[in-house]
Amino acid sequence: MNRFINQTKTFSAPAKLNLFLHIVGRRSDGYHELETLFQFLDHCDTLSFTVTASEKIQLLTPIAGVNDDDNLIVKAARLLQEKIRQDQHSPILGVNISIDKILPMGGGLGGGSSNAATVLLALNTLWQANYSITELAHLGLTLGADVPIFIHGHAAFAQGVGEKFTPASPEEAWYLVSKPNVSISTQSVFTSGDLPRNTEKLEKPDHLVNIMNDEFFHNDCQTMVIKHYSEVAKLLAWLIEYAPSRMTGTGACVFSRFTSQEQACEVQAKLPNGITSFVAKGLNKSPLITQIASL
Ligand SMILES: C[C@@](CO)(OP(=O)(O)O)[C@H](O)COP(=O)(O)OP(=O)(O)OC[C@H]1O[C@@H](n2ccc(N)nc2=O)[C@H](O)[C@@H]1O
Ligand SMILES: Nc1ncnc2c1ncn2[C@@H]1O[C@H](COP(=O)(O)OP(=O)(O)O)[C@@H](O)[C@H]1O
Repeated sequence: MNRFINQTKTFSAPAKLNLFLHIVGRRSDGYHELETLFQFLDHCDTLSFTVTASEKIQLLTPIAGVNDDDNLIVKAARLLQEKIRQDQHSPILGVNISIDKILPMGGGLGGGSSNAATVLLALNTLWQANYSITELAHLGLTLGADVPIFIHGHAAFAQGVGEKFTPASPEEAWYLVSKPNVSISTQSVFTSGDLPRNTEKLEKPDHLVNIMNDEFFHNDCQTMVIKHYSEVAKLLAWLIEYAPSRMTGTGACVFSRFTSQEQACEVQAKLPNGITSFVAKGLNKSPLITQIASL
């Protein structure tokens, strides 16, 4: 008998930053080879799970603009349930999931991937499926390139399409994360003819110091995005007057780095109208990992 049936458990799905993102090549399948430094933020969606004895997977709080069938929460739950059906002889359980969504969507903060990773890690325990982190990360990669880092749960220098990790411990600075009023699809960035694709490989992550020094570390998507989206160009030019600032992932969110929460909040208060923002601390350990371990 599963001890979690009819119980409700709550877990975090943190945002990530790509502190830098170098494109070092392109694979024959069109995917880009990256070198990136991932760190988490203490700014999270919150997901609640109630395990049920039926096989039904239900999202009780649909996300506006995302069909349930396309929602990475539902897709991750179905994927894990299907794997259990194939691999195991135990009874198939269901789940009711709800989410308090605070992470901006499509901003390069990895919210959808983080939601999927939280579902995989939570249900692996709540359904008592007992897959390893490596197996879950492998499963998660089929949902999105960013899912494995959230399953891994430690800040890391990542290579490949972002699935080969070397744990790293960048300074846990305070960040002002600002979202210009524009939406940029990951695919449109990666298919752009303007994208630089041959940054020299760092190979070893043992000299990741002064990562905000643009001479050595940058976001290869940023140059192309600035060229095509004046909203991002203007915001970055404004922020850079106050603090080292850079785009995360394929944008459009940008982060500015501070040594204290107060300094970050001071600049936040001056942001131009129409820019949504939040202040958060960088975390090298995802809060999700501690929550799963305490079950
Ligand atoms: C660029 C990154 C960096 O962290 O972040 P985001 O800005 O999206 O958060 C990620 O690698 C994004 O991961 P994710 O958003 O999961 O991408 P996916 O759904 O796997 O891919 C979306 C599309 O982008 C392209 N793509 C994605 C990743 C990659 N390394 N090379 C690519 O060429 C592919 O065309 C793919 O069809
Ligand atoms: N649970 C989810 N949360 C956010 N976005 C989702 C989710 N499920 C599917 N999506 C889709 O994934 C897209 C990318 O979302 P997100 O992961 O937040 O951004 P990014 O990849 O830029 O970091 C969204 O625009 C949305 O259409």
